[in-house]
Amino acid sequence: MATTRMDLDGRPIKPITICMIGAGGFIGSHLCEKLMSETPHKVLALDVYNDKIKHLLEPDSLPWAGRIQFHRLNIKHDSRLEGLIKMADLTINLAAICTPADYNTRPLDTIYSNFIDALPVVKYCSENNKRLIHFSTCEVYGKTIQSFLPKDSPLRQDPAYYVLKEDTSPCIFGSIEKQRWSYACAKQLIERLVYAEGAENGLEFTIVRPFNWIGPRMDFIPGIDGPSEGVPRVLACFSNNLLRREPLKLVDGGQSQRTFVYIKDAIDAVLLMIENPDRANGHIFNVGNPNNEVTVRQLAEMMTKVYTKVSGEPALESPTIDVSSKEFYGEGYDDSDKRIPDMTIINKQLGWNPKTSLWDLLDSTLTYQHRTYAEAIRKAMVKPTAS
Ligand SMILES: NC(=O)c1ccc[n+]([C@@H]2O[C@H](COP(=O)([O-])OP(=O)(O)OC[C@H]3O[C@@H](n4cnc5c(N)ncnc54)[C@H](O)[C@@H]3O)[C@@H](O)[C@H]2O)c1
Ligand SMILES: O=C(O)[C@H]1O[C@H](OP(=O)(O)OP(=O)(O)OC[C@H]2O[C@@H](n3ccc(=O)[nH]c3=O)[C@H](O)[C@@H]2O)[C@H](O)[C@@H](O)[C@@H]1O
Repeated sequence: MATTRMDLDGRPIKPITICMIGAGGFIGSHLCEKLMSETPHKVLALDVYNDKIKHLLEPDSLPWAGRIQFHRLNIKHDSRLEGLIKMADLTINLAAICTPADYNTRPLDTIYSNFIDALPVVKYCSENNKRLIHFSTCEVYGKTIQSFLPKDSPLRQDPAYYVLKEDTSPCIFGSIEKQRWSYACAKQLIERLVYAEGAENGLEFTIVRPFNWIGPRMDFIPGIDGPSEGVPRVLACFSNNLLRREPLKLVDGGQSQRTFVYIKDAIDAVLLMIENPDRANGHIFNVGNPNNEVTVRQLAEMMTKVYTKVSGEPALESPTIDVSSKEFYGEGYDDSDKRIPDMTIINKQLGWNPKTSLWDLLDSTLTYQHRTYAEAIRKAMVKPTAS
């Protein structure tokens, strides 16, 4: 690195070693890419899989060879974990089960993964005085207060009832039989534990609440690089439908609202947290794009338009189809109605703002999906079934 990197307060940034748990996933792969191409930091990359970071690990001639080291391990049961945390200056924990199709169908695995398996990570960081950046979720907010107001209430227009703020918004989940909330509840408890370790034992921590980060390498395309019956998050579900020329499935009418942020914008925010510990420690940060709000139905319509442009293929006559949540996800599903992040804290502490519009981020992401999967899907679809 020719020029010295400076932090937000004009001080030179010292190269550090980062223990990144879950480095082989969607967010981890983008974060590793950024750290290798733009910083001098070292990464100990821990995961059970490394397919999404293979391009960073091989061949040995890559400019960052020696700065990234992959350790294949499952944090549920691996005695190497504490040693790796001790070797690093900072631990970033991304490991989790985080696809809604699992929350109501595999609630035990979901709770274990998001709470129990994260406990030793927090403990080792606290005991060894190591800084921790823990990945939580915007789902800890659950439903908005607005969703409980009468349909004709003028208060529904007031942002105080729906914009989600780290330090004042309540966490509103459904009943226990709505097992959808197993994930949000486990994430909330691990946030409280991390926060308490900070308060009682001086753990230096930052908690990240991502709001629907999307982009290339998110999840998998069923039957191509993941199980045929698997249900990934919405970007991959809709990409799969578009690639296969099937109607996009709108769960319960596609009325829920989301704000989507481009993964590359969000990664800039994480890098600011990594390199500005004095400004990031002790904080919980919403990371999202309040300007990119759509209903899921609008997302489906926009993805259909963008994909038509990218692939050159006309859209289907009926591009979407309605399905019930029970049919799509099974018993115990429930949904967040609306997710708009308040940006005050991240703005004040780190001066971060998202840049990419929804149209532009879908354009680059669907271009990637088409380039990566269209041929494989075509081959899979013409393959004669074994008799
Ligand atoms: N993508 C988003 O928009 C989003 C939104 C909210 C929260 N998050 C949180 O961010 C984190 C990363 O999300 P992602 O989208 O990259 O998910 P991902 O599923 O792509 O990545 C998670 C990675 O963790 C690994 N992992 C899981 N359990 C492990 C274990 N026991 N040992 C070792 N590795 C393990 C997985 O193999 C996977 O590679 C998660 O904690 C998730 O809850 C993500
Ligand atoms: O990304 C986030 O910020 C968080 O939210 C996600 O939750 P959710 O947004 O509900 O998950 P998606 O699978 O992306 O679904 C978004 C919406 O699309 C709908 N959907 C999904 C898939 C589909 O084919 N059709 C469809 O209408 C869902 O019902 C939901 O209303 C996941 O819980 C986590 O990855 C994460 O913590």
